[in-house]
Amino acid sequence: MLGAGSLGSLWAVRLARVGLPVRLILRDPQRLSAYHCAGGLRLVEDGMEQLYPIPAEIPDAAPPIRRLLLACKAYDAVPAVEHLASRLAAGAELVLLQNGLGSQDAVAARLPGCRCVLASTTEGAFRDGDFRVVFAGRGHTWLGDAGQPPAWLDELAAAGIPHAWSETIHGRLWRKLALNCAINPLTVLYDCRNGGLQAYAGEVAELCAELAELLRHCDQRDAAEGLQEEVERVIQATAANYSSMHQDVARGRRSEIAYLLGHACREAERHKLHLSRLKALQQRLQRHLAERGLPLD
Ligand SMILES: NC(=O)C1=CN([C@@H]2O[C@H](COP(=O)(O)OP(=O)(O)OC[C@H]3O[C@@H](n4cnc5c(N)ncnc54)[C@H](OP(=O)(O)O)[C@@H]3O)[C@@H](O)[C@H]2O)C=CC1
Ligand SMILES: CC(C)(CO)C(=O)C(=O)O
Repeated sequence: MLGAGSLGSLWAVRLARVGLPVRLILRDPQRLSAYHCAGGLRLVEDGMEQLYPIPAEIPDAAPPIRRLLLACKAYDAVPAVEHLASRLAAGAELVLLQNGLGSQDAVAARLPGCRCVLASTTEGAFRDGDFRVVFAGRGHTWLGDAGQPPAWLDELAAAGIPHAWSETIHGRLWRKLALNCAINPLTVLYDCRNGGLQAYAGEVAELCAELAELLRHCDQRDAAEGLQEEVERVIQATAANYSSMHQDVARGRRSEIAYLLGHACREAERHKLHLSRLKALQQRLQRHLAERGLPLD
């Protein structure tokens, strides 16, 4: 498991506690020694905290890797696998847990001899301390690629990780990307919770129309279907929450904009589509990030 952050820890703990041989790969010797001081990963689940002393190592360790869950942010995915490439066995399998699109293709291009299974999840977790993760929202994970479902899906079932194999994983990732593009940037620009966007319903609807047009041009007709209605449902259902991008910006952290709105705008350009509202949104968001000294990609 590369990345002992929110999702990585959530997966690692559930796999380890049913006896599966999980190992964490941490960034560098400093992170490894901080982990050893912490005594392991702490997961807070249903209000109860438990410590899991899962073995950990650094990327430069020796054992070959046959199966890797990549649980870092989209912008860290390529640098992280580059560091590990020499340890990946021929035909190694990777599960890519990144949100958005773009990083998965970049990882697959960097590792032509490996199988890259894509994942999209509705589970939620956050870190409230170093190596301490709160399981904030139950959900479901879809995994898929162009091949047959791997036998190790049974291990996810044994670990109680709700999942399904998806033959349309790109459609799922595109749909999530479109939802995130319609909601997250506006919550940053208007500095509001998701529910605050009810006051900007016209703007949300215009963005949804452009996003649906983009999805249709990207061969994702199903993902375009009923987009606006779902965006409205999510805004209502998560009205009290701050979007993940709002949280990143509020905490002065890098956002995954390049793999969400950035990917949408790049694909629009590739298809020679003129989506003025999406483009204007990207420019407004980039100005907002620049004013705060945050990375634009
Ligand atoms: N959290 C959630 O609820 C959800 C997250 N996602 C997506 O999942 C992905 C992961 O997000 P999340 O778990 O929240 O992110 P976090 O920031 O919590 O965790 C990312 C982890 O990756 C580690 N990391 C980055 N680069 C390296 C490296 N080179 N070597 C070793 N470790 C590395 C970081 O290490 P360090 O601790 O040293 O910084 C960190 O622990 C994102 O794309 C996100 O959008 C999707 C749905 C829900
Ligand atoms: C809740 C939702 C759907 C808002 O876009 C989300 O996924 C996020 O905040 O990243």
